[in-house]
Amino acid sequence: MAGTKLLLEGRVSVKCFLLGLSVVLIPLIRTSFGHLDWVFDYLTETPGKIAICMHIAVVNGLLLITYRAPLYKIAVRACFLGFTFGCGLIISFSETTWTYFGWYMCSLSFFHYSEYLVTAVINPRSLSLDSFLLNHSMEYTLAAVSSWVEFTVEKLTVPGGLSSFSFTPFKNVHVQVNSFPKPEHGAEIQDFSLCVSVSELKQLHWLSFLGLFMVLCGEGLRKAAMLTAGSNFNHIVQNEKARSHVLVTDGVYAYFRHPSYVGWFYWSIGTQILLCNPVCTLGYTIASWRFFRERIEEEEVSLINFFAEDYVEYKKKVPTGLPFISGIRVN
Ligand SMILES: C[S@@+](CC[C@H](N)C(=O)[O-])C[C@H]1O[C@@H](n2cnc3c(N)ncnc32)[C@H](O)[C@@H]1O
Repeated sequence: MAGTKLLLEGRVSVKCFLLGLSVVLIPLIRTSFGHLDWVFDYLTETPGKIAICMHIAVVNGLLLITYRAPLYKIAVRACFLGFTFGCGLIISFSETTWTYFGWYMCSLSFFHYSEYLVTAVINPRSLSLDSFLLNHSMEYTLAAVSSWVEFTVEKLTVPGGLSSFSFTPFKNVHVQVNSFPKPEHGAEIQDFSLCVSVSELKQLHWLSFLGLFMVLCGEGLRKAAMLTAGSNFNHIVQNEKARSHVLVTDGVYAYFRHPSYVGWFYWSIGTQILLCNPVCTLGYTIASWRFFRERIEEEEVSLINFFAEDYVEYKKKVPTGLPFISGIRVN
């Protein structure tokens, strides 16, 4: 039964994710006809918008014809995530200052889709629409929307951010300032010797690369944890022990007691660093740290009930993996 679920629902989700992802073919086809370059304009200009709308209509029509509920509900979500991933790719490879938002769209859609797919592989019995984690919680949705708002507002209203600063003891220094609005040529900085280089707040490349690195490592660690724990992994923390539930202490669980939470923690902060969102970076760090501290304590109460001395011994040897979180106290 569980194997059938993987075969059917997992396969439907893969097909539909790829169907949504096929949006990347439109600019490729147009480019090969010499009409349009692989550029962001593609999404903003009228022919591009029409092509996207037609793609959405055709793909949705196909899904409606092919699937009935409950498979349709899986299909439409997987397709939406594939479509978002595809649009993220188009933006990422375009000549635009929205490149990092494209990276973010790819990170977010890949995370949610792969949660479903990996659950289908490791624990098909627990597979449901919730495995996409799209409706995780009100707070989660609010956090995502806040980051889009912060990115857009700062992008449109705060074009300048301090990127480097140096001090020199000479007077009447002419400096090259890379700022907004850009000065003509070598702006003169009055009578004192302050040399400032300013660049766009949302174009701090090294910071976005750092964010992307965190996203990739966090995603990798989380999926490694899910694959290691196998059927013992469940998106819903279990309060009753299943007969098949065993304590996992190998692989990434030999380094961290809660590797999937460690991965998710750094992934979520990484998404905000990638977007150069200062407010959300701080907000996400505090909110997710508090969330995981509580969650780990609750989970460890159940794990001690399930595995008694074995878990207590494991807990003594292996840290949680999250900074300043030690888990439930055991006397
Ligand atoms: C969302 S998973 C998170 C697992 C783990 N906290 C992590 O971060 O990788 C939650 C489920 O995993 C189970 N679980 C957590 N640690 C486990 C371990 N070391 N061995 C087996 N099951 C574990 C819990 O009982 C719970 O039902």
